[in-house]
Amino acid sequence: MVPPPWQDVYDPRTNNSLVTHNLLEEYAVLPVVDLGLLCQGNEAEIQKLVMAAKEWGFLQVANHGVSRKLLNEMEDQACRAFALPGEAKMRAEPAAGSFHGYLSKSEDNVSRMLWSEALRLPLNPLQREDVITKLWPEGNAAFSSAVEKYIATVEQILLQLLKNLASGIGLDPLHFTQDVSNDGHSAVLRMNFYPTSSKSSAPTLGLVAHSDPQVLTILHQNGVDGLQILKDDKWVAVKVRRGSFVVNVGDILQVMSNDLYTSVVHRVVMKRDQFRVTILCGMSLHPKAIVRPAPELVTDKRTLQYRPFTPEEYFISLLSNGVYGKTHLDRFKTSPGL
Ligand SMILES: O=C(O)CCC(=O)C(=O)O
Ligand SMILES: [Fe+2]
Repeated sequence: MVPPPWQDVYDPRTNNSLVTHNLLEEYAVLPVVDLGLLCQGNEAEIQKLVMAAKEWGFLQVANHGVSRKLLNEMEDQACRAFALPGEAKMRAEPAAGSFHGYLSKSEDNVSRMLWSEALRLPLNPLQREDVITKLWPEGNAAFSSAVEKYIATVEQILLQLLKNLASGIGLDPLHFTQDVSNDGHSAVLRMNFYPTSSKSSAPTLGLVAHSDPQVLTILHQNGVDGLQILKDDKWVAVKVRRGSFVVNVGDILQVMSNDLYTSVVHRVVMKRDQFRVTILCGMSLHPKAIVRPAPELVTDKRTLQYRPFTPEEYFISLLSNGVYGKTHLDRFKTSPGL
């Protein structure tokens, strides 16, 4: 893997108020789910998945069958994209109202995305090629084909998990996947790059606390930890087994499960002595689908938590209100503010 050559150009900006939390927290090991066992319909493994999505909102997926070669190739391609000259990356900045493109850590994002930059590529292949040709006007066949192969592979894992997350709580196995669409606003392959700095080895925030707006997301990291989750009101750093994926419940799955599954707030904290690359694939619903809690999950004990809305409405709210913590879900509650 080629580390980008420009790692020292950023200021630590440690005076930002978001960085005043104690960034060094205790470690937790996320529940591990074996994908091979899930595919065989192993009931104990399905229940382990359900427990993880309810109690943690996060889990590790092992025995997933994705080759080390493909993961290395993706890390390498991400590094090459982030190593492009600033002008090339700026050409790919998102158009107004769009989720997709290159996010620099300059401009307004400094206070939000802090020590990182990101590339959000649409899952829709045609839209994705538009972003790629902004980065490389002549195209980049190696990048495009690695990304395409990776998306096709991890989408299958997400679909498998979503089927089990539905059947494991007595829903039709297709309940969470029937409206999945690559045209969703937040249907994304997101590459994150957290550079090193020789200035100081003090920890700093790489990505501000947020929940993911998708249905379910799957994350590969280059063997460098940094992800923290807010568990029982306390930040815990997650240790990830090399080669396992991290999967987390997104806001839309929380709504569809009427709060049975939780979309947990997370952030990235970097020690800045090792650069970190992560690749996230987020599965999303068609912009015009109706998102509502599954009727089977609305009971006397667990009353209806959300009004129906479209992913488009949700996305517009997200764009106009920003991605801080999880406050945007409250806007769709049946009793806002409760
Ligand atoms: O890089 C990570 O560990 C997490 C990235 C993340 O949370 C995101 O891209 O939404
Ligand atoms: Fe996230």
